[in-house]
Amino acid sequence: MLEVSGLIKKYGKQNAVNNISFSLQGGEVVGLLGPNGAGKSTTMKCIVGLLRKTAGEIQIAGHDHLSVAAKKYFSYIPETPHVYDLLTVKEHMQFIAQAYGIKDWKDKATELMEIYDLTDKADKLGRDLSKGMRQKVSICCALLPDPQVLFFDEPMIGLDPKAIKNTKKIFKELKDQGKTILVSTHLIDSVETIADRIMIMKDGNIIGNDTISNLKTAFSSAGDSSLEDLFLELTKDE
Ligand SMILES: Nc1ncnc2c1ncn2[C@@H]1O[C@H](COP(=O)(O)OP(=O)(O)OP(=O)(O)O)[C@@H](O)[C@H]1O
Repeated sequence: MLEVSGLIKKYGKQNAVNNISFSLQGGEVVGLLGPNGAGKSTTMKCIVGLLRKTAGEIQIAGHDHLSVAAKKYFSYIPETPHVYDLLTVKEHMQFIAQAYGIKDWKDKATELMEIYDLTDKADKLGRDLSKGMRQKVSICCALLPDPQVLFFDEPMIGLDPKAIKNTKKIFKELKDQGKTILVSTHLIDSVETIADRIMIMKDGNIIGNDTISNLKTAFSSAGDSSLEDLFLELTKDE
């Protein structure tokens, strides 16, 4: 469903992403972990076409990632939510529905707004929303078109505990529906139970890419270490 080969992204002379290749099969949930500055957001932004890649090829469902055909397959939840100042929460949902040509979107929009406690904010303008509310609107807009592939960049940042719980529940539901998900996060426990695979980035490179149990077998000296211990071990500076 996603094929990334030889992806390089330079900012000036600095390589933020260093010739990485990986793929996601349909229905796979992959957690993207890495310390600050590892290159996770840059990788995601290159995949969704928000940043111009320096080199490499990216295909989504067999289409070049920049094509309209590819864009029909995925939603992206950015690290920093962008909402329109002069659209209300409800109008954001309407806008997405019209942009994606979704019929019968109102019930789903109502359900999503209820899950994320936005029902009483439905008529609030984007500019008057708190950071957490913006993040919730961003998640609702991403889920409304029912995409096959979801790219979540730090989706829990700024959410309250109830919204974090709901997002974890939604991850589980999306996985059960067979969606393909790449989720970058520092909250390791939020992906530990649902991820089929973990990719660990450091300094623009992928330094681990396997199931949690295989990573533990390959890299852990103590057999009963947690994913968090493993992450800290793998990403520590020499
Ligand atoms: N717009 C930019 N201009 C120059 N350098 C950048 C820019 N954005 C990111 N970088 C650099 O690219 C590298 C990767 O950054 P990136 O934001 O992808 O990391 P990250 O893994 O998402 O980090 P975090 O966990 O802190 O969000 C870092 O060294 C960062 O300083």
